[in-house]
Amino acid sequence: MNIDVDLSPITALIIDDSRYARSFIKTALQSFGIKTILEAGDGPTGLEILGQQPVHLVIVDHDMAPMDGIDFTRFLRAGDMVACDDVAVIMMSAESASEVVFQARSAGVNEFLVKPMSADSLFRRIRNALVNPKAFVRSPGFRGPDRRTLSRPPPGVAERRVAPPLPKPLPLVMPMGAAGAAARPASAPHAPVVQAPKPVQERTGRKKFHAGQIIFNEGDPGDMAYVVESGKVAIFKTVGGQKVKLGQIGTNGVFGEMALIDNEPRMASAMAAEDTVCLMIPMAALKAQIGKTPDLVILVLETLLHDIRKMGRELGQVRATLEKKRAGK
Ligand SMILES: Nc1ncnc2c1ncn2[C@@H]1O[C@@H]2COP(=O)(O)O[C@H]2[C@H]1O
Repeated sequence: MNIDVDLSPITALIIDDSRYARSFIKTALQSFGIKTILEAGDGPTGLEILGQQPVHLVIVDHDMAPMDGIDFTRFLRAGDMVACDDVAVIMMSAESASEVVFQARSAGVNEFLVKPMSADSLFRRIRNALVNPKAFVRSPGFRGPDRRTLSRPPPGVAERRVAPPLPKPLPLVMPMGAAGAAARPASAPHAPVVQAPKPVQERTGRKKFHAGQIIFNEGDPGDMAYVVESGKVAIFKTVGGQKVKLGQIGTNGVFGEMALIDNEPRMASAMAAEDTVCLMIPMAALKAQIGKTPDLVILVLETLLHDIRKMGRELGQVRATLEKKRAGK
């Protein structure tokens, strides 16, 4: 077995009513490098633990009473346990009947394993759930991995409406020596690449804006920076009641970053010039990166922003005057 991911930062929770099964799984998880392993003898205790501390991986038995693994997963994914709803769930069962697997998937498990299982198959399921996580669905009554598996229409159905694919979440861990190698800290060149889970307020998201829709207004407090994925965004100021365009942001361009860096209000308004999709970077994510930046660089940035704001005001005035002259006012 090739353990090619560093699982040491992961917290795992084993829920099984058999002490022997827990002990076997715990030994296997330890051999995969997982250091923090919690145990529960039943589903309700497992839910209580999940409500109290961050857990990244749950290994739950299907065959338990009074709450079996499927009821446990349904409860977890019902949307009330927001703090831990993105936890990966691997279910083990002595039953391999397709209804059980179907029920487990519908309840929101990430992976299903038939007992008796080998340490190797357990590792492969864990690796898949953490390195290659499924897209995440947040809907009323369900928060969990995307349950859609079929893109073909069911028999007898001519056409099936297929929703667009959901964005995939970032992997919780990356294989050692994978593409993210550059992210390794220089102080520990042989340390595995670890993608620590991001707090909710630091997670990026995507939003679609229709042509003409205002994204934010001049003077608003800044909460997000934006990267244009497709479309165009117009940046404008209002000078003496007149709308004056400062610039236009196209694909891969960034805007709305200034207010986040120097905590000043938005210096201009942003409007989708056509149907536009933006990646949104929350303030906390940007601040987390800025926190690693040397003070001198911050000072230089703040000075630059101060000058850009001043230039923006002056540019706005000049363009407003020019527009008035052109209109013969
Ligand atoms: N001249 C300009 N051209 C294009 N974009 C600009 C210009 N000046 C400022 N911006 C962007 O407009 C944004 C308005 O919100 P912020 O002040 O947060 O950050 C600002 C910059 O990202």
